[in-house]
Amino acid sequence: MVAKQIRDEITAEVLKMKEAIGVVPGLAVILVGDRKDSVTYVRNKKKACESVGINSFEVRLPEDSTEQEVIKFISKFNNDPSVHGILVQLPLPSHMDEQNVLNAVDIEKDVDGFHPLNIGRLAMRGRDPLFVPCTPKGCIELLHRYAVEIKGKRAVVIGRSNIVGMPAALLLQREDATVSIVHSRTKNPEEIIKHADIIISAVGQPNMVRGSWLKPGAVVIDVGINPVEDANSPRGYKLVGDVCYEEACKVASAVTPVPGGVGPMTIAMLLSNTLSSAKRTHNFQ
Ligand SMILES: Nc1nc2c(c(=O)[nH]1)N[C@@H](CN(C=O)c1ccc(C(=O)N[C@@H](CCC(=O)O)C(=O)O)cc1)CN2
Ligand SMILES: [Mg+2]
Repeated sequence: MVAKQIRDEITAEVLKMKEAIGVVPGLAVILVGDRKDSVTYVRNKKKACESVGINSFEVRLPEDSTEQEVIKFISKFNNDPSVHGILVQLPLPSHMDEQNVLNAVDIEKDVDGFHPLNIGRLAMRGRDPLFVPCTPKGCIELLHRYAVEIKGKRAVVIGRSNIVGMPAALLLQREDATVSIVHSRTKNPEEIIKHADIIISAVGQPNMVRGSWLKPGAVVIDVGINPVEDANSPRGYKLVGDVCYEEACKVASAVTPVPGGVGPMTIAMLLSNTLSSAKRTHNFQ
């Protein structure tokens, strides 16, 4: 599995850095509230850090915290030399302005790549961001690792969120694909999707993309993580993607599974961004 391969590569590089200059990369994670999914993802991130030798620091704050209370911890980590990456687990409680909080993260520690300057640089030709958001970065890495040609291909991104759809479309364009973004206001999205060589779906609608919508041989990356009721599962629900996996597998040349596809890549890219930050901070190659 690609995510495991990447984690193994990171483990070796973390050890090399520690032995060469005595520095261990550090990731600080701030979790506000107790959404079950966010608690799971933060736990996965902590476990992943431990598995590759990256130090992790976690702050859990109550749901009714103020923006200023969160920003106080961000500032603390901004100034902590043992912390090379900072993330605030999203979504934040609805009383907070997410972007206001995210803007407080030092751009050089913004390992989620959500800072406006990182997104702005991603959008600008001739500029490179310090960090690319983890899920879109993981989607492109999967295409690279499986030698999927992007240049000159027609790509469709389903969804236009700040953390997945929009940066994914920018990344595909930077790799010379011709990109369309379909979203909730797009009429007859299947009329656009049927021409796509590459599809990245991040819309949060379980089993929305049907096999009949797909161009034979298309490559489909399913970012959706949608819980649906399932009496046979111990948790009482199972996770499905945005794409009808069984139908898509009959038409597409490749389809990422949910779970076990993009999710682990998101975590692997977070580890990669944290390692890169530590290397940049300490001028270590
Ligand atoms: N600060 C951030 N918040 C959020 C991000 C993000 O990149 N930065 N992305 C998503 C959630 N996410 C990371 O936080 C994430 C989602 C899913 C997984 C994952 O490993 N999924 C597994 C299944 C996990 C399960 O059993 O429930 C899989 O798909 O195989 C990792 C990270 C929103 N918030
Ligand atoms: Mg600085």
